[in-house]
Amino acid sequence: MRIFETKKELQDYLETARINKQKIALIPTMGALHEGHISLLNYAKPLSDVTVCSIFVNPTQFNDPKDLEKYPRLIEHDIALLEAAKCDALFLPTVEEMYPDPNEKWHIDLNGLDAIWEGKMRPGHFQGVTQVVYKLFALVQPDIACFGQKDFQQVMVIEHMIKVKQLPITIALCPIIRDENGLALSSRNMRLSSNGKIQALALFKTLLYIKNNFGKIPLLQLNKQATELLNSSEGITLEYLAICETTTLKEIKTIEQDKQYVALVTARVEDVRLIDNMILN
Ligand SMILES: Nc1ncnc2c1ncn2[C@@H]1O[C@H](COP(=O)(O)OP(=O)(O)OP(=O)(O)O)[C@@H](O)[C@H]1O
Ligand SMILES: CC(C)(CO)[C@@H](O)C(=O)[O-]
Ligand code: BAL
Repeated sequence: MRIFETKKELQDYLETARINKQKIALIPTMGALHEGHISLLNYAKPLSDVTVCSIFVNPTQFNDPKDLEKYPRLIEHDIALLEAAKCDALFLPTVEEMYPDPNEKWHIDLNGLDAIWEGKMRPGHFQGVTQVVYKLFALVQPDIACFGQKDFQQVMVIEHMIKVKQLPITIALCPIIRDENGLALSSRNMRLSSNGKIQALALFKTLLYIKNNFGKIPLLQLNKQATELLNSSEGITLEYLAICETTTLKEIKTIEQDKQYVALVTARVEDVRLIDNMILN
């Protein structure tokens, strides 16, 4: 695997691929890699000729400085995982390389998607995500970019940006990889104790409860029961739980036959913020 720390080196490498009409896939990450990240790489491989993974803990998407400071950084481990998974190139820039102008301004109209759920709880988060993803897209110019369903709203936001900026990039929405008990893999899980990991299973169990009862009991009642389930689970501090339509992420009051729905949940366990979701139909 080739490792590049500067944009110039990466661009020189990718130019050859482009001349040879090779398909380029991008997998953007913040590192502390796990099987969820590797599943994105494996998804990309048969669809592309060159796979580029980026690892960059992007400061502009962190509204909470403590979260940024505590974000796990495990670069040697990450390189070993990517080597084993046969990733072609790793882009590993510094903050200065990504943001040469520390006063750079960025704003994109996200049609309200940044004012709800994750956007509401983490002000400025999706502006920071789009800022860095736009830079990565401009640099790598991938044919395909892979994102995990675990960050469902993030994928909606990026698809919106692609439309607004008219970028010729296909977004792959890759399924959530869970551990053997159902806990969605996440870099932040490393900050949980073994007891915290057990407590965190309440998120998955609640999502399953919603899925199993969706359409069977009235929505208001289902939401109330699921909220009670989480609130009565030990160690869980619920931030939000909502049943939404998948394209607008608006909370629903009735179920329509031709629409798709998702349950979104975010909660803290041992002060670690966990996020999960499940498609319901
Ligand atoms: N369990 C998972 N299954 C599938 N994709 C995942 C999973 N976890 C993360 N991803 C995806 O990997 C990409 C990089 O995510 P990121 O590096 O933030 O990892 P993460 O585990 O989500 O970390 P955290 O949630 O703690 O910030 C994103 O597109 C994300 O949705
Ligand atoms: C897409 C991303 C790499 C942008 O920093 C990040 O939000 C993530 O890891 O999901
Ligand atoms: N996986 C989403 C990136 C973040 O939590 O900032």
